[in-house]
Amino acid sequence: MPGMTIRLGRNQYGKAEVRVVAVDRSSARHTLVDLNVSSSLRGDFTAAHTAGDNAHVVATDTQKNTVFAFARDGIASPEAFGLRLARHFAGAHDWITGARIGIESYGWSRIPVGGRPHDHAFSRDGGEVRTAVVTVDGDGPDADVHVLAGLTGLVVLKTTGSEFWGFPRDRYTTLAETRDRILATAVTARWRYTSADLDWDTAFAGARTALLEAFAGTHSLALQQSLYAMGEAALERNPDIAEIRLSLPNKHHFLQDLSAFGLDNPDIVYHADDRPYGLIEGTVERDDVPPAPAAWEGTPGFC
Ligand SMILES: O=c1[nH]c(=O)c2[nH]c(=O)[nH]c2[nH]1
Repeated sequence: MPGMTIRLGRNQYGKAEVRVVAVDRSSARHTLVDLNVSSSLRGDFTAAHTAGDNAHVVATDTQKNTVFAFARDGIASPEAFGLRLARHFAGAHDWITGARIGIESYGWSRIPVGGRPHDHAFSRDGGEVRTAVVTVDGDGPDADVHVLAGLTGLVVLKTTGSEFWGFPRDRYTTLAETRDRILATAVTARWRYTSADLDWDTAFAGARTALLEAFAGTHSLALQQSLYAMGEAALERNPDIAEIRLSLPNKHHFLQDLSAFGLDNPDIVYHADDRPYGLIEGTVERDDVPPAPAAWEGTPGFC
């Protein structure tokens, strides 16, 4: 159309979903802040859009680095952390008129072990789902009845008490051995009862507590070892459980290298990576109970 001009309208840009975890290890009672931080800068970025001129573009990578660098000083609250970041970006250059920092903060509670909140083992608040799969084949007293109980989305984390070393190395191995790392997983578990007449809530609570206490209490040399300890604890605690199947994604937390910014990082600031992840799966079973394939038919299992 004659006289028409096309122009850039409202715009903003930034780094979305920076998963920063900050651990305070200044006492044996560790604390943990777990954030998902998204930054957006507003201002005059017209030349970048219309001419490919990046002179005004504070790289989103720089924004991400700033999040990790600021976390080095500790994170008192999402609001205070957001204000510090937003003020920093908004004042960084005269062409930046404002900054929006969106933060999701994930709550963690200490895992109670023997009724006492653990010093360095946590479970994430919310998101957990209890599951049950019941199968009845036939009718009347001769019916074949199976009850599977379970849970999914039980996210747990230890800030210490986890090592991983002694694995074979070949030309493709770059992973450093570690004697102290964060160990985190989202537990999916299903277990099979040998009885169809139980106090279900008590049985469920007992198995869940066993899983949590074993995760917290096991000094882990591998997530595989934690898996076995968790399954073993569930079976030991409840003789009505014949087998338990566990699927444990290894939710990796990588220590963030801050040296490029002149900062050390003595096990404080981590990047929580969502993928790829190790996936550790296994069954822990008793040898005095026959297998029951019918109980698992049609139920997405792990192995
Ligand atoms: O606990 C672990 N088990 C593994 O099999 C494994 N593999 C890996 O790279 N890291 C880890 N951690």
